[in-house]
Amino acid sequence: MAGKTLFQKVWEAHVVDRLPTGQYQLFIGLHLIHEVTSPQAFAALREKGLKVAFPERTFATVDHIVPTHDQGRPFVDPQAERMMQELEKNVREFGIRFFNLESGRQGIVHVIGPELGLTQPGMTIACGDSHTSTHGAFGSLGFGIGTSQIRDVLATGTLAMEPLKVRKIEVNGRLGPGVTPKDVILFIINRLGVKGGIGYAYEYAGDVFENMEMDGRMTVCNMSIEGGARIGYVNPDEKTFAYLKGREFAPRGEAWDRAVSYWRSVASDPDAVYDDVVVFDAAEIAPMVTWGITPGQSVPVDGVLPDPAALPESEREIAELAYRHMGFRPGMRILGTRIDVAFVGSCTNGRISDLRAAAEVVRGKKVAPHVRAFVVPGSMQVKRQAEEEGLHEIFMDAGFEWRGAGCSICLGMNLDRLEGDQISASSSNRNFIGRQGSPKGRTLLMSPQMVAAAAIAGEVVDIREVG
Ligand SMILES: CC(C)[C@H](C(=O)O)[C@@H](O)C(=O)O
Ligand code: SF4
Repeated sequence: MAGKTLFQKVWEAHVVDRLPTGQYQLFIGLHLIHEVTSPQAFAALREKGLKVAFPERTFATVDHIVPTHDQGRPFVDPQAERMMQELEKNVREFGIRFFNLESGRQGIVHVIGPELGLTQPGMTIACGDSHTSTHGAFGSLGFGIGTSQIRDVLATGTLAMEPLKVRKIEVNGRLGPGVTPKDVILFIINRLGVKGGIGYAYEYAGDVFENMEMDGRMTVCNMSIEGGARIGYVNPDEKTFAYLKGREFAPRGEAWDRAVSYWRSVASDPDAVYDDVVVFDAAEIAPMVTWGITPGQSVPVDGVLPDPAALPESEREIAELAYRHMGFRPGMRILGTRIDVAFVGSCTNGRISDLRAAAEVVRGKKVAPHVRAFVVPGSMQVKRQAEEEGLHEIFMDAGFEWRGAGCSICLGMNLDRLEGDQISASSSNRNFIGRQGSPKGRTLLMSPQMVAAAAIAGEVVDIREVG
């Protein structure tokens, strides 16, 4: 009999039943909650007089609306204060553990799950947030779900789901200097398209992902959804186990040993059969920058913007729209594009290794006078760690603002926003029109190192040329 993929093994281990609709009822091992998508789901439970089926498997944090500057209560923004109060009421009433600002463990939901050791290999994880794919870095199935599904998971601990096909994406060889996990995923999305992954789980395999640290694997899995894939994962290995060992919610003692042998067993078999396999050479990948309004519209930093006529038919219209919005022209270089805002943070690149890499670029330099630059740690724990290492001083000496943990200017749901048609260099994952809080705002996605370098130069620069 042919081997199985991790996706098949974990899926099969969690199937409760086949539903009359043809869908499967899947048990969810971990349910993460944030303030934006949960209120209506809790309201539905309340209406029906239901309880949360597995409160011990359910954890909440606040991230999208939380101010990153003045976090005193009540919050300056009355809507943020209302949403916070709603979440506080719901977790209290339904008996859910809440990592609030007083806990010292608050942060972006996809940063705190792994860092607390809640995210573990072989699990099914659900969260009302599209970037739940991040958790796949640990060899789990992380499903982003909508509000009605949140209600279902709260009430039953299960979800009705269609199975996915599995595409193995192999990247072999070694990455060149200055090429980071962010560049790898931007490259993959550029090649396979923002819709290329629809109906698929992406399994990232090959030398590059084997050699990649956990933070980098999270960056890659995080953006699976930007490539249309519902989930993305990397098979668990020694790096995964080393990352989890000793974390607050990770198993201990004998339970740890049992867990590790189970975790090993869920990895894809060498003879697993895939619905599709794509192979790339690491040497092809350069530092990438997006120039448009989808994460797939990117070029190597030393490249030129594409001629829409030369693009596949299906990409032409959105390319035209992107040119109109961005005010760029085909044939133009992205290098040298003047920026107004620089943002290091988000669930894509707001982890400690991202902050270290950005600080390395910034050390001893100054932010260009016309640039507003911020560093927003992905969690309170990341922030504390960075402060212990003195990274905050490097950033502040250079003229960066050093903020509290949250989603911040990744999206415009809090007080951190672009203004007018400002251009940002951003380490986040989406460059949709209006994404960063201003309808005319323009976002260039890139690695945190490249954001740091752009903040200093005041324009897009090639990290490979930065001394
Ligand atoms: C607000 C939330 C539902 C949304 C998501 O699902 O991803 C946000 O996190 C985002 O990144 O756009
Ligand atoms: S950091 Fe950005 S992408 Fe991540 S959860 Fe928050 S808003 Fe969504």
